[in-house]
Amino acid sequence: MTRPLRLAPSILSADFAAIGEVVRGLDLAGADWIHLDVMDGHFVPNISFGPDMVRAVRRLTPKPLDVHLMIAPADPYLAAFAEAGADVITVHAEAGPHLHRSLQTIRALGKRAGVAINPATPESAVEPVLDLVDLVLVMSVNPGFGGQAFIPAVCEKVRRIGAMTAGRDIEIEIDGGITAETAPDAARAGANVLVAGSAALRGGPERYADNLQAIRQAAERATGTWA
Ligand SMILES: O=C(CO)[C@@H](O)[C@H](O)COP(=O)(O)O
Ligand SMILES: [Fe+2]
Repeated sequence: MTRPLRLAPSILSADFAAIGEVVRGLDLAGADWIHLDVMDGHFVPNISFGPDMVRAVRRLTPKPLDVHLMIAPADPYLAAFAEAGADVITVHAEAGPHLHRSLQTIRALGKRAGVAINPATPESAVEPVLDLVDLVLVMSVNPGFGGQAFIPAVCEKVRRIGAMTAGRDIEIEIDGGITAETAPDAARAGANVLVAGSAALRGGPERYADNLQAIRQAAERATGTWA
């Protein structure tokens, strides 16, 4: 199944004092989704924000909010993120022993469910839950920080997940180190949702449209879908 290319800029590297300008700017610049990185200082060595930020961003844009939970445990907070306005809620396969239950809960809350895996986690970790997910997120950096270098070896894993999910309605998202230089390999491997943090926000709001266009164009050229 060919799914549309979607750009999901992450607000992680934004100036949170100017979050309105950032989110409205990304929306106008052609973001398909807005990616929100939730970090707890426990599952990952950094703390970002929680449901209140999702609620604030919800008021700023009608675009789908793609909430990437890097928290353990995740289950006690799923309802709060759903109520705050998330559209897609993604939990890490490594974040707890009850992945199946977490995904069931997200679906029961009426949201699209995603499962994420770290660079060192094999694709076999998501295979048992494919019936319960709308999205598989493949980390192309070790989670916790923006601005890290893309790990090219994950492209082979993206390819294998593409084969594993063939014929299913499942988005494949790649997250970490995506730029106009790395997007072609990611898109060729089969990722259709590209998260970009620093490469999207670089230079401030007046650069957002050019930044997103450069990534989109590079990915579409690589997959032969550039009009
Ligand atoms: O989930 C994460 C990091 O853990 C990402 O979403 C980053 O926020 C993407 O930032 P860049 O690597 O594109 O700067
Ligand atoms: Fe992320």
